[in-house]
Amino acid sequence: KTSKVQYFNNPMWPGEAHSLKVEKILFQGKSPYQEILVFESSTYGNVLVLDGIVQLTDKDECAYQEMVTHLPLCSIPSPKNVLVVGGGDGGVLREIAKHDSVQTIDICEIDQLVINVCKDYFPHLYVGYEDPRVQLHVGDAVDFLRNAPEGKYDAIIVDSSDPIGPAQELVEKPFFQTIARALKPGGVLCNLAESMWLHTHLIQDMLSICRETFKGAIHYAWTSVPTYPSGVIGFLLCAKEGPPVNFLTPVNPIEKLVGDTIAGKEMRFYNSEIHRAAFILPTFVRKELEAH
Ligand SMILES: NCCCN[C@H]1CC[C@H](N)CC1
Repeated sequence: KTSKVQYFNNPMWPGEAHSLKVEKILFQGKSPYQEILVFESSTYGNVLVLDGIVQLTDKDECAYQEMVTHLPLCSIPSPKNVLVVGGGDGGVLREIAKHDSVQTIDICEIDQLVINVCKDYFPHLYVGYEDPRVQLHVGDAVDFLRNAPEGKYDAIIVDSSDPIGPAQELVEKPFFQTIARALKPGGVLCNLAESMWLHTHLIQDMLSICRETFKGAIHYAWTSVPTYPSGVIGFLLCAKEGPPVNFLTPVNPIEKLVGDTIAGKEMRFYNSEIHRAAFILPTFVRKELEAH
């Protein structure tokens, strides 16, 4: 019994397909925003698929959730107020909760059905909602940010799906402008920024929008996620304004890193060396991103 998660006809990665062996379909449904599928795979645990695109698997979700969270939160001395755009599965909430300095965690997820499904099939991700600092807002992040108080957040993490479908407007300039307005002067944005192998044009477009919108440091980082197309995913880290945040070395490695846990806060992927390494780019990427 095998089933392909088809990418062939997806304009984000034409001509590619990635197959995962399916043991059992656990949930299949349609929300007002997207098709939702959860299946038990033979080798990657449970898998969440939205509109035919793998969002996360039990086996490799740690790479994405830990990096998208700790790259920004460890780049600033003491993050207090954090916003997650998307992230309905709860994984990023679980990671933010490891930072004792954080006082409030807002999350704005558009699709309640994704939240309900993750509660049933991804308990080790959904655990993120149990933290008392979490405040869930179900709705469109564009509206949420337009109404957010100016200068409220130390960090904003955009943990969205790909910019085709509900997340399309999350890569347009007006959205980045509302993010900049909602950030504190020393605040940082970490945005999903696709694959260096597949999407350098999209990354260049996002980079130029960010260079117009954020006055501080702007860096592209990347990590390995085997079940994402091309096996890597990128992040765009932007500082609202100077003094330039030094994204390259973690200032706040969540207390002392002891072995692979951080003061009892278990990490499966992130550590301060891989934080630095994430910003080191292959030559072709450096050329293509600096050219713009
Ligand atoms: N919180 C789950 C991760 C969602 N991030 C995206 C999933 C789909 C990928 N093509 C890009 C990252």
